[in-house]
Amino acid sequence: MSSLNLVEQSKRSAAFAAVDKHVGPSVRVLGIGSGSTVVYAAERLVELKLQNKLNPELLCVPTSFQSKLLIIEAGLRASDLDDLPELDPGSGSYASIDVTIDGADEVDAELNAIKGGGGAHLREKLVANASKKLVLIADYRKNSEVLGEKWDKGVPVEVSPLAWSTIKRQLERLGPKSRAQTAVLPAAESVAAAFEFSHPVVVLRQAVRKAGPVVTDNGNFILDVSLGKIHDPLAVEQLLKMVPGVIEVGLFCNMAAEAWFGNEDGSIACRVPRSEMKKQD
Ligand SMILES: O=C[C@H](O)[C@H](O)[C@H](O)COP(=O)(O)O
Repeated sequence: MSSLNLVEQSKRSAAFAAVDKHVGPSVRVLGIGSGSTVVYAAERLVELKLQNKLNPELLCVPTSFQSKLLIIEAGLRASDLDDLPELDPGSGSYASIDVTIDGADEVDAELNAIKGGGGAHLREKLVANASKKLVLIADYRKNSEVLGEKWDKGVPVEVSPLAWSTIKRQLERLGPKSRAQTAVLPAAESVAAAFEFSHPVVVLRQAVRKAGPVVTDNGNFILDVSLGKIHDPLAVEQLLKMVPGVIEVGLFCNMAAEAWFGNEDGSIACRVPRSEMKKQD
């Protein structure tokens, strides 16, 4: 088997296992992530639909143009996020989605994730935030202890095209002495501890079969921000978000409940945040 097949097989196994565990007849509203791994989740949903194992009223919420097409091609019903009511009025939860299944570019021990390799992280985060549960699916290359250990393309940051080069310069200067960091991480030591590099390296993402930058589904640009290893993802997320013109950061902190990985040997691993595991011990 070629290594490409192995990777694809591991994505497929993770996606199938996660869908089987989380998408039963009781699921009324399902968030569908974006990317190549989610394609296998859609494949499994089609099989379950044919076997009458899905809720006949199931609504699917897309996270991108690609994800909406997947839903339509699977013969499922798509709904816009803001058209959905609260799932459980009076419960104290504002969620409108039972569960969302989504891919990831890298996942750490606490299930903090880097997302947005396909530029979809703004809508993905909105959908994840409206979900009772976020379940990640990925191949073994994404399974890390610390973010930045394996994914070396940087944290995707969606920004306003109106000021992208100013935002880029400001992001490049984030570090122990920057103004933006002082409110979030008051001590110079904190920023030094949050990520490995002394200053971020920032690149405007370029399109492949079009001249010029990638333009997101929302009409914005993407800056890929390399920080080395990210030791404090929440602090980095907050730090990046404070820069005016930053629309969303592809760091998903404390959002995922489970992550499913297809391993190289064909097995499947399901992880929960390490701190949750400790509580159960
Ligand atoms: O913007 C894209 C999304 O965040 C994807 O879920 C992420 O990049 C993982 O994609 P893939 O499943 O293709 O590795």
